[in-house]
Amino acid sequence: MTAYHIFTPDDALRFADRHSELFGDHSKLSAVEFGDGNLNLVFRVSNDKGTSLIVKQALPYARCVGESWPLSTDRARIEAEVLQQHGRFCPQHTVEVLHFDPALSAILMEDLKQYQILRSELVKGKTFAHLASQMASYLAQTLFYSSDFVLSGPVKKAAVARFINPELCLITEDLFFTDPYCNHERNTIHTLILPRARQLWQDEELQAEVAALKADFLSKPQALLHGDVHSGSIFINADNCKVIDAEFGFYGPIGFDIGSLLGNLLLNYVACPGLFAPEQAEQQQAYLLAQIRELWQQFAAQFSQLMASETQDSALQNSRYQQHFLQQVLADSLGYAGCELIRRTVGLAHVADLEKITDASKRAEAELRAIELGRALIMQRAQLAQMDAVLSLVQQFAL
Ligand SMILES: Nc1ncnc2c1ncn2[C@@H]1O[C@H](COP(=O)(O)OP(=O)(O)O)[C@@H](O)[C@H]1O
Ligand SMILES: CSC[C@H]1O[C@H](OP(=O)(O)O)[C@H](O)[C@@H]1O
Repeated sequence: MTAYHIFTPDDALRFADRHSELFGDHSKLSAVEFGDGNLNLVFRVSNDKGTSLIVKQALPYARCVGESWPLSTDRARIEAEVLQQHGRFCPQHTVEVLHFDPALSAILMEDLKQYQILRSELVKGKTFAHLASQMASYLAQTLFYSSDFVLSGPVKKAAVARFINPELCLITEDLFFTDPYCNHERNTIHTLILPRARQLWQDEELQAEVAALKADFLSKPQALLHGDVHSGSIFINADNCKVIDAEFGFYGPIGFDIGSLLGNLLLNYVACPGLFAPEQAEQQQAYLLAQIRELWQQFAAQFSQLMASETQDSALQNSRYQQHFLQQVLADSLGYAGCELIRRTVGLAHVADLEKITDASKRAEAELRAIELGRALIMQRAQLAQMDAVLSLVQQFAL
């Protein structure tokens, strides 16, 4: 077994060659590191016939900060195992893991070079009609088949233990639920919205609701989450979409994954007037609203159908309980979407949807819309029992 060392492109090349038959003999291989995420190294290894694979290696620290932020390389095991598990439940929308090496914390996976990152496409004004229906399937299948509806008590508890992910969960606990609501040194806040950010630090009513969402994140192991379903973790093309980057995976509240995706679609929604001319902004916002409606409708329909037909536990087969469960998932999802809107505006990790707005005053307007919409979703999540009410609320933040 090779001891852990940080890969050079040549190391990644040898790793890919050793663990895949795909390149064949006498291949002329080349490798390049092209990762743009916050945490890891990502290499593309290619041969001279156009075949390529991806090698992703966890560094012993967070890439975006450096060695001053040490981080366990066990996150690569979590990522590989979540992707493998989700791949069993929903292979069509999960990137395929070909090999995982625990000592090197390195994953060999399929290259999604025929796809583009969803966030970059949305920022360019591209739309995909199948996004909501495919992501609804991904979420319904991965979340249902890892939940108590299917797994027996002992099997579920063993799964929860296997996916304990303390360090990465702590990042989310801090960045989502704590930092934005105090004057934390990790926050990045553009000057024009600093007065509004300061109000968040005094907003006890909001902080109480965020505390409840955080408490659920800490203590509600409903299903094996991806843990970071933002639009930079979704690859998409004209036919399909596939999810990558599951290192934040753990057993948590189902609404967290749905809310992360909703929050990212809404970040693009509030950014539209700053990114595009008025007519295009209006069209893209209409597209996003329709996708959000469809995402929830299709998720709810599929999850309900799975609960009705595949639930193993006889007590959980109760249909009133199942309806109540789904209603709570919607409220949770809206709350977590609100947290995503706020943390991407005043926290450490910002998003291109807002950062690509070149005019500083337009960017500030979009950021303020993100904060107000986020606050409204968090505060009103229990009353917003229907998607129509949610969409009416969102439309108030179009401009
Ligand atoms: N399977 C893949 N196929 C093609 N490109 C990939 C793949 N996985 C990652 N990438 C590229 O690497 C970038 C960073 O990957 P990501 O998993 O998000 O890393 P991090 O964990 O550091 O956030 C992605 O934005 C994408 O450009
Ligand atoms: C220091 S981690 C910040 C932020 O980055 C993660 O996303 P990604 O690795 O996909 O860039 C995650 O959203 C964390 O909250």
